[in-house]
Amino acid sequence: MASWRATFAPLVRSVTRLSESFISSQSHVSCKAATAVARATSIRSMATYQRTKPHVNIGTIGHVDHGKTTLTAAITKNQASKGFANFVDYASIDKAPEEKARGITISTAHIEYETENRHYSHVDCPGHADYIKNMITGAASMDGAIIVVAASDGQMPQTREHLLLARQVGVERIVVFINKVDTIDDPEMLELVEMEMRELLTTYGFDGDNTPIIMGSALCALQDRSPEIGAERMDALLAAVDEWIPTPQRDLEKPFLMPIEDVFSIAGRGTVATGRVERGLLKKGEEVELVGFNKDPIKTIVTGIETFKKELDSAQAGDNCGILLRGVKREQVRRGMVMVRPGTTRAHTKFLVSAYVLTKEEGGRHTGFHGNYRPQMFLRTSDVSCTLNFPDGTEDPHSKTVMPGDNTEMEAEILHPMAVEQGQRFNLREGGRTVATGLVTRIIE
Ligand SMILES: Nc1nc2c(ncn2[C@@H]2O[C@H](COP(=O)(O)OP(=O)(O)OP(=O)(O)O)[C@@H](O)[C@H]2O)c(=O)[nH]1
Ligand SMILES: [Mg+2]
Repeated sequence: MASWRATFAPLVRSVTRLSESFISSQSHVSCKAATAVARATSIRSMATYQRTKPHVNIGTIGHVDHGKTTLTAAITKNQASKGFANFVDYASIDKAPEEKARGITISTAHIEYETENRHYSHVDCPGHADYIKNMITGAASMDGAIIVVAASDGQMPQTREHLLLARQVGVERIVVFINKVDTIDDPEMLELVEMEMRELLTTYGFDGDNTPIIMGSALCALQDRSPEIGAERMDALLAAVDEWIPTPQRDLEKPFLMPIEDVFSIAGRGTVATGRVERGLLKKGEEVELVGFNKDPIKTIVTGIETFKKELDSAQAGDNCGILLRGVKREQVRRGMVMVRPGTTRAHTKFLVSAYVLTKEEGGRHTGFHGNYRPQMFLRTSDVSCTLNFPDGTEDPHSKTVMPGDNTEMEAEILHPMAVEQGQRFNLREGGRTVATGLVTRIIE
């Protein structure tokens, strides 16, 4: 185990959200001791993150109440017993008052743990249909995912929607955890859930035949009961994740780009933007631009980089980190912007897209749509209003209808200029449902 853990144990006690690491100096950390240490800690005196193991970003997705947060807590408990994590209990993952009151996850939480082989950053996503927006942002930063499905329910609407969205934002490999097996007596029921999950995976372009499916009970693992369906299944799950989800090849050679997920301000120190580095390398002291929402980018300088309360000299593709910026106000920075090496990426408003329109069975629209269609477009961490029209040269554009299940070429115009690139994927949503997924094929303006 790297030495930072020993020196830094009091402060990293509850690891969790990246944002907190920067905010900790403002007393947001619940643990009193940690707060005291944090107050006295400046970025410069922090422990340094040691890149001793390959880093992989994963997370839990799946239908509401199927046990994602319980599983996340159980994994940290299991790994903590081996010295590979700090235990993060359920209440410190779903800790916002509304989350506690409703017993559901609303915002994503970032948690850190290790296995023998790798260092993981884990995003626990909300399952509730109203918070899909947060799920998409969370999934966009994953290299692979664990989909949790309760044996008692089998697959449900957000099991399907999350799988589809995960595939769309670039997740290629999934491990399935069939949870709550403590509530099922009939082994045939479990077989059925497994069989249906394999079919669903195949439908959405995953390798349904070979995807590892682990059955167990997150609650038993968390409560130290029935190790044959509890702790032992956590080991099996992480072994499957280690093996099935490959360590991604990172784009270190390309110019730096990080989509901004969240923004905080720290009195006396400045503004921090958090996210996962999509490509390239960034060193402290370098100049960056914030692109999006404005015609001209905001120029600033990086004065600090941090990951899970440990200081970094540089951030590289794949890292989940917070970046301290000089001289910009919190209000100037927004989720959905991208932070880039100056001059490498520009904001655009108009582009051609190729999109697949979801069917009613996939949770999409029941009816078709015409030109001048106005859904919300989700691009990386941003969501902007957009207008879709048929490109010039379309026959009879006024009466043309796009039906659920169709593939279509359209011209998209977004309300604010955003960093858009050819080949980029996006989702379209409307009235709380995902209606289409697609690809940017050409930039127009
Ligand atoms: N019997 C049983 N109950 C479980 C198990 N795992 C989780 N639960 C219970 O299922 C309920 C929902 O668990 P959560 O972990 O909050 O579910 P979630 O998927 O994170 O829910 P959202 O984040 O709101 O989508 C809680 O009451 C858990 O205690 C299990 O293995 N067995
Ligand atoms: Mg949850």
